[in-house]
Amino acid sequence: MKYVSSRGEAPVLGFSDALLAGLANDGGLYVPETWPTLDAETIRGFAGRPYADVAFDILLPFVGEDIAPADLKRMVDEAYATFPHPAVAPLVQIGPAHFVLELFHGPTLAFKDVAMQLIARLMDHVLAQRGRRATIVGATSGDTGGAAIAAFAGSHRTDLFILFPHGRVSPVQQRQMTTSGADNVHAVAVDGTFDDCQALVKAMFNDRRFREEAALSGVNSINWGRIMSQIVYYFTAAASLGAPDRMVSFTVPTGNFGDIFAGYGARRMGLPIERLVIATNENDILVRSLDRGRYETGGVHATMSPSMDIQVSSNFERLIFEASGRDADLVRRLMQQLSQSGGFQLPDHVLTAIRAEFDAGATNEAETAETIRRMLATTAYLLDPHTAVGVHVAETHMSHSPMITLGTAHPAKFPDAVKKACGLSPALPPSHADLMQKRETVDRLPNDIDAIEQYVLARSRAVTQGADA
Ligand SMILES: Cc1ncc(COP(=O)(O)O)c(C=O)c1O
Ligand SMILES: N[C@@H](CCOP(=O)(O)O)C(=O)O
Repeated sequence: MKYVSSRGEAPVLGFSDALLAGLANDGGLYVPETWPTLDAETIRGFAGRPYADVAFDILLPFVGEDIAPADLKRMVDEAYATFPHPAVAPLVQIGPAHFVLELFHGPTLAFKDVAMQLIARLMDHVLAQRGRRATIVGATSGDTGGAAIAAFAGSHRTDLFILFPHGRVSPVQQRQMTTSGADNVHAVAVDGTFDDCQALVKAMFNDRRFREEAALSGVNSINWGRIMSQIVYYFTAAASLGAPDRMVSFTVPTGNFGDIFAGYGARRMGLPIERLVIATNENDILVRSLDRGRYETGGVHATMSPSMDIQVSSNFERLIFEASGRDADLVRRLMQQLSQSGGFQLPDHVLTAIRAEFDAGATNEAETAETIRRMLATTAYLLDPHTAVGVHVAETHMSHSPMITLGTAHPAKFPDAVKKACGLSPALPPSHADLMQKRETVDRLPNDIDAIEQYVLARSRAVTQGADA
């Protein structure tokens, strides 16, 4: 399998190179040259099989010749053995035709663990094959950072730098990032928003000299490895409800558009999905874009679902590339307009193609709180605020098929918001019992690319000992 950049000017890469590259060197995002497809018999056969086995079958075509099947199988088995729930991603029924796909049974209680546990192993494997080190930089609105730190802490081949917006993540999220005690991990509180952190990460990638010197790699969903790993659970969930002989729909709480792009990928691979619904909080840029065709960034609103407080939605670029018939010139033009003027108009044919694939809805804070309260009262099921955004939007997009809302985080990651909504303060699971007592290590830096680059250069072993050491 080869990977091409959405901006068309970066080298076409094999899987291992695309994995280590993170962002393409023309600023674009890698997508597979062609989408592998699965026939109905194969999809039907996923029902009832262990999650790791299905993951292996789905991921094998994406890694191509680069990773030996036996190595992939070992890494997939190890990754999903870190999930204490035997199903890894169980489905829970919350209404007559409404299910929550619980993706939060991993080490940091958020859906990011599903991909991060695997790509940390894949990256270490590829770096070991090449006798190399990498400096990994990531931006987080709360969950990616903790999941990446849990997955990479103690890795001998990587140094990990996570930028998070100071004061804008929940205390549990912050402590998952600041208490690892691992000396290859650096949690950095940036004076800015998540969009600022993400822009800093992209600026580091686009600084060619720095990128080479630091042997830079990324673990945000700009990295194809993240998206491909997230495709798996769309298949396991749908097959368990009767796919491909029965259509299903999905509603996805959305910020950076990675998780729902994985759903789009599953559909391209042959999964019959009736509705694919984008759900946002008050940061509703995606909903407005589908409505009016204009992608226009504005100020970020702080909400009770902070991980989705995002304006610049990275993976929307992958979607524009696909929906435009892979028109890299158009993608380049639109992304330039975005960086120059903060917005762009989607051409009619692209908007029509996107509307044919997606529905979209937004919730306000009162609706999110009401959904948490009502679900607890009527079904005794406690939602986290991000999943509640999804459930609320899903309820207004029910159709003929069963609706699966992605449960993206455990409610105990956001105890204050949940308590305010319904009066109940969810307890952290035993794996997190001492989290709030551990000592924190965190550095605070300004929203300034020079300061961040200097910080990274001074601490990365790929710089001080050489990327090939
Ligand atoms: C809990 C939670 N839900 C939903 C999302 C949105 O996912 P995505 O950014 O892939 O759209 C995120 C992070 O982005 C998250 O942390
Ligand atoms: N919500 C995310 C934001 C980063 O998204 P990613 O999927 O691109 O890593 C977070 O929790 O950090």
